[in-house]
Amino acid sequence: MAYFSATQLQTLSWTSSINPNVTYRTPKLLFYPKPLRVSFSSSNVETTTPTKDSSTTTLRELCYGHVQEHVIRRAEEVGYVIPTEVQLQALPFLFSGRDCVLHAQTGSGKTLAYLLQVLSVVDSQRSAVQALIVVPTRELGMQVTKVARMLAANPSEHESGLKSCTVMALLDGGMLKRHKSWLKAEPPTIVVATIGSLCQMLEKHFLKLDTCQVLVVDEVDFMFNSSKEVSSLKRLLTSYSSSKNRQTIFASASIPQHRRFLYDCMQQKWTRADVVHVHVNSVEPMPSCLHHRFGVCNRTDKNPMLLSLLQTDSPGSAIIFVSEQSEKSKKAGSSPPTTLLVDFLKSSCGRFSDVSLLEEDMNFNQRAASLSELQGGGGYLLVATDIAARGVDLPETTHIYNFDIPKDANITSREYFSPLALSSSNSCVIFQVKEDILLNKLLTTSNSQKKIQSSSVGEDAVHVRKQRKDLNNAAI
Ligand SMILES: Nc1ncnc2c1ncn2[C@@H]1O[C@H](COP(=O)(O)OP(=O)(O)OP(=O)(O)O)[C@@H](O)[C@H]1O
Repeated sequence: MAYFSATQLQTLSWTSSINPNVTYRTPKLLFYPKPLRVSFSSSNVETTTPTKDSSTTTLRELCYGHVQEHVIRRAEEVGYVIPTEVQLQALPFLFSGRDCVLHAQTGSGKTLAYLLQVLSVVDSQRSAVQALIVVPTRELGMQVTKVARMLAANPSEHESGLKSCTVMALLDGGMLKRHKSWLKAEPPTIVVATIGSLCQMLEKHFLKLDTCQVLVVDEVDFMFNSSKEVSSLKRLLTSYSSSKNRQTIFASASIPQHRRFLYDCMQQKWTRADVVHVHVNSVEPMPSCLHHRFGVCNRTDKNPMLLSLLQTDSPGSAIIFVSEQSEKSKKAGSSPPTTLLVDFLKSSCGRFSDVSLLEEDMNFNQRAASLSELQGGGGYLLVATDIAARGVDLPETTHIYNFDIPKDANITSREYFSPLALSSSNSCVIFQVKEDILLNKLLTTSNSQKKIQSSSVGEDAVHVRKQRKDLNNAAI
């Protein structure tokens, strides 16, 4: 078995200082016509000048005249008094009925922003699905449902005789039979759904979207980048309902090539043409320094390389991102890459015998068990697929190992050079297999805009080192 020394592994490494006040944009690779009236960032928001200093605007003032009093009161009771930056910027557009792309960091309050708009639009006395919120994972769906139910609950329901609005969680891994009866008997006001379960219901006509006024797609960048979800999502946006008849809200922490995305939104009619891009800078405490490394090796050497890195780094808490199992590999009856890696780590070294696993095919109880282990205060080594880790906050994470790079050509610097949702992480390693040519794409999309020729990837690391000076200057 080949082992690598730390210096051999760090063929290309640099450190980026992160300034929380700076928006890190992906560079333009192609020219896309600028969409009309889009792209607001917190530094150059146009026209929404509040009548008083925005720092003293309360959520109540923002919501006044749009959101029912009991919802505002409930929000205040749980501590939502002052709007976050994204809420402050987005709510006036949302309340005006405009389609919006909410582009702000994880934890910035996007969920509350779109839920307030949903609750301002729906009529709880009508027995019809009026809002649909699509999420990539069951966990995120459960979190959103919980907040929606909490805000929607009307304590004076009995006295007033008015119904509270109902929220159905239509999530993968649930018992769809129960949902079918519910939908038939009395449709809920709001549905929070994962795309798989949702499409099943739509195809079998248990659910119809002709009364749906608001469609929210959370973690939209991920949904569009997931080969499994993308075709269903496109069908949902254009066939099952029409952007003309609904308000469409997309939310995401990162939208690589957002100008291209906005262009597609209009061209493909996923949104109306006057869609607003609300882009708010990072607000979460970020590590002052993030150390990036590339490890370039042959495909067969990846496992030993990872092991060697883990031994050298001795990470406090680490996540190793591995690709999902391909359909071809599933059909061949092979084990998923996640399981193979966990088995390798467990058998290779006593220190890493306690490895946790998070992948989308796990059932609900397995995932819940895995997560409760992790959320008990750090000291974990987690092997996860990207989709399974979505919506899960693990702030103790100190190291991220991008063991597999997705084959998707749309990968960008944002996803792989930044600490994702892991605000306290301080090291990020990207594995590059010599046979692949993705290193070139990754580096081209970094702010250095210095191309490394794809031929250099397969060559000696010395060739890569020649480019290092340029990369050291790259602002990530
Ligand atoms: N106005 C507010 N005042 C106080 N707390 C808030 C406010 N808005 C949201 N929060 C809280 O901040 C946390 C993060 O909010 P939320 O989950 O909405 O962020 P997000 O941007 O949707 O994140 P993600 O990208 O992970 O979905 C939650 O605990 C939420 O309760």
